[in-house]
Amino acid sequence: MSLQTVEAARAALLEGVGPSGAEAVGLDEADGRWLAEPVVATRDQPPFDASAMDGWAVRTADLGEEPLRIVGESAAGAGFAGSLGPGETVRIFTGAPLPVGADRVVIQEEARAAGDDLTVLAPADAPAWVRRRGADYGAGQVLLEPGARLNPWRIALAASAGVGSVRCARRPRVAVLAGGAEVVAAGQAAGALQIFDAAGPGVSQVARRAGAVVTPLPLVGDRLEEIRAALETAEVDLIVVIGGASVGDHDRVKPAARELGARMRVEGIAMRPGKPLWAAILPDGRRILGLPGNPVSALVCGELFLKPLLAAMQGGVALPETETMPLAEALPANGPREHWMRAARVVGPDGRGAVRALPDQDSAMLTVLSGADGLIRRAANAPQVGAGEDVEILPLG
Ligand SMILES: Nc1nc2c(c(=O)[nH]1)N[C@H]1C(S)=C(S)[C@@H](COP(=O)(O)OP(=O)(O)OC[C@H]3O[C@@H](n4cnc5c(N)ncnc54)[C@H](O)[C@@H]3O)O[C@H]1N2
Ligand code: MOO
Repeated sequence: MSLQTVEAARAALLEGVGPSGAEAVGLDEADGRWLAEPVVATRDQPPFDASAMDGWAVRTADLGEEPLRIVGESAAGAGFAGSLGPGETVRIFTGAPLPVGADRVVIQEEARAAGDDLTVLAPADAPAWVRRRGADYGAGQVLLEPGARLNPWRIALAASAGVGSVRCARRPRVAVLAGGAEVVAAGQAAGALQIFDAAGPGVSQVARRAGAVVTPLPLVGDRLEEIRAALETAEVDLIVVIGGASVGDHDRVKPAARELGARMRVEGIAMRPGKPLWAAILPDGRRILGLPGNPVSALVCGELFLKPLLAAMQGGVALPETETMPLAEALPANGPREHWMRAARVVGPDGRGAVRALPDQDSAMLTVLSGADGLIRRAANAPQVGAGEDVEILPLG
């Protein structure tokens, strides 16, 4: 089996993947969703020239001609009915419309009112304290493009434009299929030679966070017919299979997929952990992503492959983005597989942030993964790296 590089495998996995359908989503439910259609402003924001401060609306031409005559008030949501004539001023509050005729606001700390008279104390170079109509955006402007992922600040932007619901890509339906003769569900009784399904619940959660509607399927054993039936009947867009992918006599998942006519896109990658990763497409268009059974391998592959795939299925892009950090402790040269090492952030000797690879990199050790803040990326055949030298780290969480 020749192993693909991580990049080549990801490219093969994502080839031709796109969203299938869109739906209206209320803003309260839209966090993390990918837009299918643009959000367009139907009016200017602000919709009128507005005061940025509490104070007095004045005409620049009148400054130096005090006292000004106080002729009324402009409050937010109400405004001032008339227009401001020469020598006049209007009491104004933050967010209130600037009266016709006024062109600036003097903040109340820089003015003195006595009866109907106002004396301006503001320096000549004081700001105008006016937010011009359309300063944030104008009517017809595209505020958010298709493919943008909604977050709290983008939701606030859509709401500012009066948009109550947005068109988002449909959530992919994902079935998670774990199993093996030795695997039982957490919460059930386990025999002495059995282990609990850890990868299934972890991977399901990765998929949910990436926007999928997840159906965990009942655990399957090692029998080919059983696995084949589970693959055949899952009414989803993507089946994520955990385990049974390697070279052992009981690894029957790929043969079952092949019997159903699956076309293999990825079959083995030069990555540690994650070597047995595979991906295929069934004749009816459903996709299969096969993750290694070792739970740390499955979850690391979840970060590097499942998340980008689910983003692409929603019209978005979410490639793993590494940061650069100095190493706290030296690392030896790497072998021929790209290595994603479980790592923790620490305070370096100079008091700044650094990162250290955790001592046990066994892909069955969930205590290590759960204590990791990130994954250090070591390229295939990378030479040794000394303490203080920079490495790439993918933050987790
Ligand atoms: N001779 C070789 N043996 C193995 C190779 C190899 O290249 N040659 N590759 C190793 C690597 S790397 C990995 S990773 C594993 C993955 O194999 P599979 O994907 O076939 O996974 P299984 O054999 O089914 O299980 C591996 C391991 O993980 C446990 N497991 C399985 N499912 C779960 C689950 N849902 N939750 C928790 N733990 C699970 C299972 O009991 C095994 O201990 O193969 C190596 N072998
Ligand atoms: O790739 Mo395996 O995932 O090294 O343990």
